[in-house]
Amino acid sequence: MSTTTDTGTAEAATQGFGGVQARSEAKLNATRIAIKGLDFFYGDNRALKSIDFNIPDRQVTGMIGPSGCGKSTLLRVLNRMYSLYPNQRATGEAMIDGMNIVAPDADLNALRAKIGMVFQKPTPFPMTIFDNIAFGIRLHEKLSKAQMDERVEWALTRAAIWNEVKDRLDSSALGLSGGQQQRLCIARTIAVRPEVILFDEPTSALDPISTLKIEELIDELKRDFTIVIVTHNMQQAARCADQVAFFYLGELIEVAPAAQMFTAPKHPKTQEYITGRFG
Ligand SMILES: Nc1ncnc2c1ncn2[C@@H]1O[C@H](COP(=O)(O)OP(=O)(O)OP(=O)(O)O)[C@@H](O)[C@H]1O
Repeated sequence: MSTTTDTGTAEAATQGFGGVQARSEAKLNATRIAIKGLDFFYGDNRALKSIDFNIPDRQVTGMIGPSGCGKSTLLRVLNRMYSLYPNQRATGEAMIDGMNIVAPDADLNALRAKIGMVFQKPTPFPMTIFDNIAFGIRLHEKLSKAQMDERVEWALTRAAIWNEVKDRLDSSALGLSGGQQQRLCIARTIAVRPEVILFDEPTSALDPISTLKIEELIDELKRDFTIVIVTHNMQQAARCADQVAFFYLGELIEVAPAAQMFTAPKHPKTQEYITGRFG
């Protein structure tokens, strides 16, 4: 069902602007989430201003920009986390499967099953490895024991951690290393089979080897899931993303296929940010 909107050669690396190596994949798939005229308010503070862009299906969209520009806020909008806070509100559109995510009557249970989130700090529940994965599944589905065993194994395998934990499923998840905990959290997220996974700086608390594993995993997961990742690391955005969106002071300054963003950014602010001249 994927269609392409642009042309380009696949998967080769390009020496880009400011020395950043970007993948030269320039083909963007059909739109999965269409964001239009989206504003977000913390009380009177307008943290997102008239955001318009499309998130392509089963590709990685990287969101970059200096601290406070609104990247995490946009993730919180996309899974309606802000609904827990009375003073926070969004207006405009973020359409997925004909549903406006920010509409007051959006079905939040359906939405959260559709859109999963992985946080900066790994946050395993204080329970066994098995139950960490089974917990969310039990909220959404009634599975037999055999089906549950199969689903847990599937999720842990997809998150590239099955081999490391298959002999200790009944041990506490808190005994895992930080990198393993993050992959467990990814397994927990994909276990309920969402369509979209939001990653908020998923490797900033991890060592370089664990970081690489997560990046490889993201590359693998995009075959089946639409991915949005917030990162402060330009190299990571270049390595992982097919499309990159640059935010500044609550505005979307530029959005483009990664190769274009890192080789020929159009806006001077994007150029300054990518070359490390601010932020
Ligand atoms: N709970 C809150 N209440 C009020 N204002 C907030 C709140 N959270 C964030 N903001 C403001 O919203 C704006 C966007 O913040 P956000 O956390 O989305 O930025 P960010 O780009 O993710 O930053 P960072 O890279 O530092 O995580 C900032 O001006 C911030 O001060």
